[in-house]
Amino acid sequence: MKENVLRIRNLYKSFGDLDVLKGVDLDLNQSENLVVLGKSGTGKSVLIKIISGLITADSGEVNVLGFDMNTITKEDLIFLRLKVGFCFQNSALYDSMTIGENIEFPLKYALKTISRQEIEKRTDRVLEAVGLRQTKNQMPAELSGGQRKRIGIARTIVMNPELILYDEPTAGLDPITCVEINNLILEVKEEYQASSIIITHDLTCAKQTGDRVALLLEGSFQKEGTFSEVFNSHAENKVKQFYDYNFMEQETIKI
Ligand SMILES: Nc1ncnc2c1ncn2[C@@H]1O[C@H](COP(=O)(O)OP(=O)(O)OP(=O)(O)O)[C@@H](O)[C@H]1O
Repeated sequence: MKENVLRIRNLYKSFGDLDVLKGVDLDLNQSENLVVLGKSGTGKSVLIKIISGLITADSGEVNVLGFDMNTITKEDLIFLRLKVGFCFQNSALYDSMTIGENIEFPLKYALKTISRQEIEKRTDRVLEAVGLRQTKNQMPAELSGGQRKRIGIARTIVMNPELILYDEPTAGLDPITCVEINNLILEVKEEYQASSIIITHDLTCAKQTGDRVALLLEGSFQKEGTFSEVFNSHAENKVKQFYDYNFMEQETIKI
């Protein structure tokens, strides 16, 4: 039995005088969707950059899929990155490539000996999974924002990642498309059995996709549990403030 997918203890990260993460503890279990909620500028992106090895912590324990991120070698980091999928907020598609080529790209880049037949099979499978098989020969500019998000997710799951990091998956989308993306995140979890961290300040996304929700406030996790446990009627003042602020923006949410 593998250990936790992710184990973080007493993590600190500052930039000059700015203390961003101040004693973060976090665990992620196998096949779990964990939503990290927090106001803008609280360090959510910094946290996932540390988890994906893009930046290092100042102190504290960060263990990702059994690798200690403080002592990981360059070779192990390359290996780990094949197992950690990152869904960027802006989808980060290559504009000059077709949708099919965009999805093939990480496969060809990371798995140098993969056959053409296997590339086609895996590309078609993920396009099918995100419901966009018909877009394979189209260019990214021809797709809507929601479709580009789906392709971004397809390009991540084509590598069969064990851990998926979603950065603001519903940002900039209309409410109906948001619900479609939330459903896709749930389908990916079901079909690929990956564990995920979903960074968002969209409470609908948190409620719909999260097995567990963790609220990052003032540099550390102040509250975690199911959506209703975190935002129950006895929630502390700062949790309520976060909820009320977002509730004003998104009036449709009921706990
Ligand atoms: N490389 C860096 N150098 C200096 N400051 C940084 C750096 N990266 C992040 N910060 C600062 O750390 C703080 C947290 O940034 P971060 O991007 O993690 O916020 P966030 O919670 O993801 O916000 P948002 O929801 O707006 O994306 C911000 O004040 C930001 O300016």
